[in-house]
Amino acid sequence: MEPMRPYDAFLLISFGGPEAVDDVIPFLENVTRGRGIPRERLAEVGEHYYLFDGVSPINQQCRDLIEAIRADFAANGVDLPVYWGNRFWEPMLGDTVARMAKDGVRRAVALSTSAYCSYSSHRAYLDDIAKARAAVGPDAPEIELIRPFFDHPGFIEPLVEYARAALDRLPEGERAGARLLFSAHSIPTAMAEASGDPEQGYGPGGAYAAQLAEVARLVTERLGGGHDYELVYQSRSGPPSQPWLEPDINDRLEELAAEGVTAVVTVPHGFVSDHMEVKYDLDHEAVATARRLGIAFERALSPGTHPKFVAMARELVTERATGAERVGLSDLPGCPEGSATCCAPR
Ligand SMILES: CC1=C(CCC(=O)O)c2cc3nc(cc4[nH]c(cc5[nH]c(cc1n2)c(C)c5CCC(=O)O)c(CCC(=O)O)c4C)C(CCC(=O)O)=C3C
Ligand SMILES: [Fe+2]
Repeated sequence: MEPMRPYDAFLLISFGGPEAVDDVIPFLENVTRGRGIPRERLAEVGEHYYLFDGVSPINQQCRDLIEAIRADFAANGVDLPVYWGNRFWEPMLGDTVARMAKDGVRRAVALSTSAYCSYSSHRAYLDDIAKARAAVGPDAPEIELIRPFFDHPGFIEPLVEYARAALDRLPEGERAGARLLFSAHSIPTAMAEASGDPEQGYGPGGAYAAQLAEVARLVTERLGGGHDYELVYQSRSGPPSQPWLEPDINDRLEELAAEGVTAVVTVPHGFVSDHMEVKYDLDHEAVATARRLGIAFERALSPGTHPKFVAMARELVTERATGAERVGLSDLPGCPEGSATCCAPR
């Protein structure tokens, strides 16, 4: 097998999540340190995790993805060891980078489980890589983070397939008129405005909202059937005084019911796996809202370990290693590779 020059390792970077009741509070403290999240919100989110015995699905989803990436690498002659580090829970990124240094890794290529531009979904990953490398010192490997991949066909095509399957799960009479709701993590409007590269001149929601809207359009177009679709947000935190992106999916469901919409398919296109934000905020909370309003509701799967999404990891590594042209289905520029200003707070 040929090594994937110039890299000698692949690193998956994810968010991390608790895997036991006693992990929940320390995890939430890690996530919210210095972020100004009210205590009441923390207690409330803690309850989401306790409902699942303190176990977030995200770590097992990362293990499954890694296993699939290893198999895909092996089947396609990519000879790179695969490492995994999280920003907020074990295995912590800092520990993984230390182990990579011990193993003699010199230059790694990293993929994050986050598809879009914004401080939280892009710049924060770069900052945490820098912190982890600084803590290891001069022996730390170089780590190159792969660009946000929101419009890559390996991300879009699984979304289309799973949205179609969700439509098919609706009662037959509801399918044709179903409204598509594309749901992403809300972020503060100030963070949204600062997302992407300052030179690129996006609207008020910045690159984040523009990319989310574009993916919603790409998926709806490929789905066919002429469905009406819209972008909604979920999982708002922060104090009520701070503006975050809207509308919230639950508020929007109320309005849609009043407008006479009777069926909805929600596509969680802001996420790459069915982790807690999907399992609680959509499958628990939004489902209950829809039921109360008498709206038929189906939630599409997120990409998870779809073979096309798994292959995307390899294709992005090759793209980066060979300097090939960026593959994407939209005309949006995305974050310039290696930009020091992209998604930085202004
Ligand atoms: C853009 C975005 C993504 C998608 C991109 C990506 O994946 O990176 C994402 C993913 C996730 N968010 C997650 C969990 C949490 N996010 C929180 C808080 C926050 N998220 C934010 C944004 C995002 N978050 C923001 C602006 C905050 C406010 C604090 C701050 O300014 O940083 C909090 C604190 C409590 C709360 O207030 O909700 C928790 C527990 C989990 C793990 C789920 C699991 O355990 O399965 C995942 C994958
Ligand atoms: Fe979050």
